[in-house]
Amino acid sequence: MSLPEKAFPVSWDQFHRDARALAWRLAGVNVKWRAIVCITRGGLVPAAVISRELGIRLIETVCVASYHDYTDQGELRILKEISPELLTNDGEGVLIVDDLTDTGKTAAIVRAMMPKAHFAAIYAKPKGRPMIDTFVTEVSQDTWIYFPWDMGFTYQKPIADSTAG
Ligand SMILES: O=P(O)(O)OC[C@H]1O[C@H](OP(=O)(O)OP(=O)(O)O)[C@H](O)[C@@H]1O
Ligand code: HPA
Ligand SMILES: [Mg+2]
Repeated sequence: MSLPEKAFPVSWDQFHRDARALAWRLAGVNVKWRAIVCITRGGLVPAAVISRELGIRLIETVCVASYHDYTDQGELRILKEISPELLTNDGEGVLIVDDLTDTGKTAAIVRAMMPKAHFAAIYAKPKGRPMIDTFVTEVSQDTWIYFPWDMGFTYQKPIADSTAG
């Protein structure tokens, strides 16, 4: 996969606001959450905010690796499974949290482990959107989301320079 055309940079401040907005939406879902399962590593950050806002203290991880080389998605590998007690009743009452869904492949694998769990992500691209129950912002498929934990300050070319010619 080549680098997506558009960039969607997210600051810590914006990420915190969007994670809170997701928590507000989840607060309106009529489920008594028994645990959060966050998809590492990206899901760890929104899970911290959502667990605080919704008072959920049981936090589990499912460790998935796929994008090995920046934007190139390789084969998905499960590095750590979900504890068996959360898999009971097909994961009913469990809240799965990730930072985003892109192709939906990560979400599909984790959903298959807990078909009745509720899946929440902050950002969604069109291909992954059908896999998600609740999200905050949709961006186009040709957009790359830059998260604050991956970023440093660099010079930005003016838009006119990159579109000239
Ligand atoms: O919908 P998909 O195309 O499957 O992509 C979405 C997944 O990709 C990223 O994780 P990544 O595997 O890069 O690992 P990370 O969370 O450790 O950064 C992101 O955090 C999602 O979990
Ligand atoms: N941004 C960061 N990580 C990602 C993305 C993205 O747009 N898609 C899949 N992993
Ligand atoms: Mg991830």
